[in-house]
Amino acid sequence: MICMKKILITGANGQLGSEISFLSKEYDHQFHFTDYEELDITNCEEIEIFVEKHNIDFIVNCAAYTAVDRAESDYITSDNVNFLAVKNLLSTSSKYKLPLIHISTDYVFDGKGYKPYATDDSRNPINVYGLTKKKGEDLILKSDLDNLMLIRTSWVYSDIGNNFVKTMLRLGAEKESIKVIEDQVGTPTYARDLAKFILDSIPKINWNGVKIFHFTNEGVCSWFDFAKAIMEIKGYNCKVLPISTEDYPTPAKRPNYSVLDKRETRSFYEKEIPYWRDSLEKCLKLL
Ligand SMILES: NC(=O)C1=CN([C@@H]2O[C@H](COP(=O)(O)OP(=O)(O)OC[C@H]3O[C@@H](n4cnc5c(N)ncnc54)[C@H](OP(=O)(O)O)[C@@H]3O)[C@@H](O)[C@H]2O)C=CC1
Ligand SMILES: Cc1cn([C@H]2C[C@H](O)[C@@H](COP(=O)(O)OP(=O)(O)O[C@H]3O[C@@H](C)C(=O)[C@@H](O)[C@H]3O)O2)c(=O)[nH]c1=O
Repeated sequence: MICMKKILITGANGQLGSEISFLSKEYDHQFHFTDYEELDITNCEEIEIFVEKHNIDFIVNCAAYTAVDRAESDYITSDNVNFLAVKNLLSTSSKYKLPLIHISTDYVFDGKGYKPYATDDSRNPINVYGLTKKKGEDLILKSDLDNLMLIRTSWVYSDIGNNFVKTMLRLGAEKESIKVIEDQVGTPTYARDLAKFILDSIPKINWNGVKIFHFTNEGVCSWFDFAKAIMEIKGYNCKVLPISTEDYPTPAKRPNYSVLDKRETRSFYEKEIPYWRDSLEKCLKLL
């Protein structure tokens, strides 16, 4: 039986929110897409008013502060959106008994691991973005509410918004060569694949407490491999040169290894998760 829900999507103009919006026509729910302008999730009262007005019965939080380097000098905004706003959403979930899907990141791990991070591995963020996302996670993990789903993902891209793929396309069109880090390894995730996983998960959420899932595309690569694949698929002549982390200083540190273990997700999802390069080809057709 299909159970139509009234679903609030926050941060809906971002990469993930836009892909959920794109796919939403295939799903039999009533969606309310909101972003900062319409619903600022750092304001608890605004959330409650919205939920009451639209009789919301499910929340998917796609809003976040995702500017990793900028966060190093803007702790307050990062903390407000990635931590305090999660407190507001949980308080609203608690008051109106609403299931909540919240998204987190591979950057909660320190990257010193050597095998894919399990959902319950210890977290030790090495940058402000990761720290504030961990604080948001902690609220979810310590909550006594039911029907909470925490999804960690990594290296998200889509044809909209700011992301590594679009940066590479811009540089690839401008430059003869670029240098890209090869000693940071993880897995890219096409936002559309993640959006589908989220939409398919909604009817399955009926559990006590919180469950954590890792969702990325399949496979493993370095940023260098990722950049090389982008240039190859687009047929750009720009040469991609491998460099090490120390040769590309950035305000925020990034984990060296952030592959996420998806065993629980594979058995929960029961659908094949696309291989990263196959999804990259699909996305690049739109760019
Ligand atoms: N992008 C990535 O590589 C990864 C993302 N994630 C996580 O996945 C989730 C989705 O990320 P993604 O779609 O890429 O993020 P985006 O940055 O593309 O989108 C986030 C959206 O949230 C909005 N937003 C910011 N502050 C508020 C606020 N106070 N109230 C309401 N909306 C707000 C942003 O608006 P504005 O742009 O105006 O600030 C933006 O539209 C996030 O939780 C992120 O941490 C996890 C791993 C990797
Ligand atoms: C532009 C560029 C980047 N790089 C490196 C820097 C960095 O280590 C890596 C990726 O750079 P970006 O700044 O695009 O990616 P970054 O903002 O670190 O991406 C992260 O975003 C947040 C939101 C997440 O949650 C993470 O999962 C991850 O996707 O590539 C190069 O080596 N050469 C280049 O020319």
